[in-house]
Amino acid sequence: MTNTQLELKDVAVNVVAGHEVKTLLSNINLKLDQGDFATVIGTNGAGKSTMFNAIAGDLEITHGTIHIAGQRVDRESPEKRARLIARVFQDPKMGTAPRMTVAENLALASHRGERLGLKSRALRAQMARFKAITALAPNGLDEALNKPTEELSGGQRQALSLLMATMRNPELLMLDEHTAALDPHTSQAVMELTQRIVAENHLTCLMVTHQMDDALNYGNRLIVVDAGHIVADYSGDEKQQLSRADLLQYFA
Ligand SMILES: Nc1ncnc2c1ncn2[C@@H]1O[C@H](COP(=O)(O)OP(=O)(O)OP(=O)(O)O)[C@@H](O)[C@H]1O
Repeated sequence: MTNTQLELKDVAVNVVAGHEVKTLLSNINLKLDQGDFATVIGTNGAGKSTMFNAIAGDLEITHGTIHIAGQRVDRESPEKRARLIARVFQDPKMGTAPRMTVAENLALASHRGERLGLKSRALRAQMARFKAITALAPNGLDEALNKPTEELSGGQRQALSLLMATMRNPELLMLDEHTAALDPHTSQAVMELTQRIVAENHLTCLMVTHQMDDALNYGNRLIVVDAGHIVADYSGDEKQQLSRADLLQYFA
């Protein structure tokens, strides 16, 4: 039996721009089961980030409903939804507190919403666990536990953001071009870490990417957004058989 983990029903987003009402999204219907990993592609301006903002609550929807893990969230604040959602952005600076060390950031993420355990004794007790978690990440992040994150490379910071986002098994993980600012080698390493974390924790994940190979190689679903609509939703064998040429037709 499958559990629906994310459901958008007939979602529309209109905004007032000057004297006119602009439709950014319309008729969006999307259902992800628990453990689904959907890659999301589309031209610049297609509406991918808008869809993410609507799900996270940063943009109010005009019509429809959004449920996450069975809870209706479309009237909830972004802060309330953040208990269910973890999001990693394109900019490596966004996911971590720059002056705090890697270990302190991990402690914050693992105690989100609880009283903080940042005292040095509490932190020391968790060091072995943090070492094990960061050993999965590329570029020697496990050797940098006591470094402020502002001293890390972009790749290390994105890997840390990803580890922090997934530490408490969010109901929905949203990755918004999270490897776009990384070199090809580091990008691949962060994608492999992503794949591993999503699979091992059976997370439900939406990932926007402009890398056609990543959209094809990762995940079990592939969604195409165009002009504010979902114009294709591939899964299973159909997704497996897709080629770059198939995807490029959406960018013609
Ligand atoms: N708050 C807003 N008010 C008015 N227009 C907006 C707003 N947010 C987004 N848009 C417009 O909506 C359209 C979709 O933008 P969006 O950022 O969702 O596209 P995208 O698919 O994420 O593109 P990219 O690949 O470039 O990141 C664009 O035309 C954008 O200018």
